[in-house]
Amino acid sequence: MTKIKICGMRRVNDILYVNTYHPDYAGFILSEGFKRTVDIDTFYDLELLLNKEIKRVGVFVNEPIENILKSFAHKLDVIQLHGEENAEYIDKLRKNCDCEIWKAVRVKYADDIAKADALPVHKLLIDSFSAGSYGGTGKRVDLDIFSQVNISKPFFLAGGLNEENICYAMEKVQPYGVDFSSSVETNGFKDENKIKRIVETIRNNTERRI
Ligand SMILES: O=C(O)c1ccccc1NCC(=O)[C@H](O)[C@H](O)COP(=O)(O)O
Repeated sequence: MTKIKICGMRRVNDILYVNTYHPDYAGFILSEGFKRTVDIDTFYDLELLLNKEIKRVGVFVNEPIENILKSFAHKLDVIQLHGEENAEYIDKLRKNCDCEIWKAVRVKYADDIAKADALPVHKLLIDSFSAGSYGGTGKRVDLDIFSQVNISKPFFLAGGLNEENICYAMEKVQPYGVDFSSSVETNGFKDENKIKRIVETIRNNTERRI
C-alpha cells in the first residue's frame, strides 16, 4: 500500500482532518521563517492531539542539530531534512537520536537524486526545485527524470501532486509514498474535503492494483 504524507499541519482543525482520514504520516514545518512554520508550543499542542498511529514528521531546513535534539526529536518519528544537510550532519544526527531520517532532494537533474541516494539516510523525499523556495510550492517534478537514475532507497514523491495527477505519477514512478501540501489547501489552509478526496483516491487506486 503506497504510504501517504500530508505536510504542513498548523491548526487544530488540520489535526482533526488527518485523524479522520488517516494518512500514514503528518508533517510539521519546524524551522523558523516559512509560511507553514509552527512554533514549538503549537507543535507540542498539535502533536498531543494527533492520533498515535499517524507518524510525526518534523521538517527542518539547515537547522542546528542541537535544536532538533533538544526540542523536537523526542516527539518525532521522522526527521525530514529539507535543506543542504550533508553526510557529516546526518551522521551526527543519527548517532544522537532514534528517529528515521529522510533527505529531501529538490531535484533539477537526475544526478541530484543519485547523490542524495548515497547519503546515510533511511528514505528520500523527491521534491521539485524552485529558486528561492525550499518546499511546499505546488511545483511538479519532471517524472521523466526517474528513468535516468536507479534509486536504492525507498522514496516519497512530492511536489505539486494532486487529485488529477497522482494516479499517473504513482503508476509511472512507483514510489514508496506520496506527499501533499499545497493541493490539499484552500486559501492557504488545509481543506478537509481535499484531504478526504486525495486519501480516498490513493487508497482506491492501490486496492485496484492488488
Ligand atoms: O511546506 C512548506 O512550507 C515547506 C517549507 C520549507 C521546507 C519544506 C516545506 N515543505 C516540505 C514538504 O514536505 C512539502 O509537502 C513538499 O514540498 C510538497 O509540497 P507541495 O508541492 O505544496 O505539495
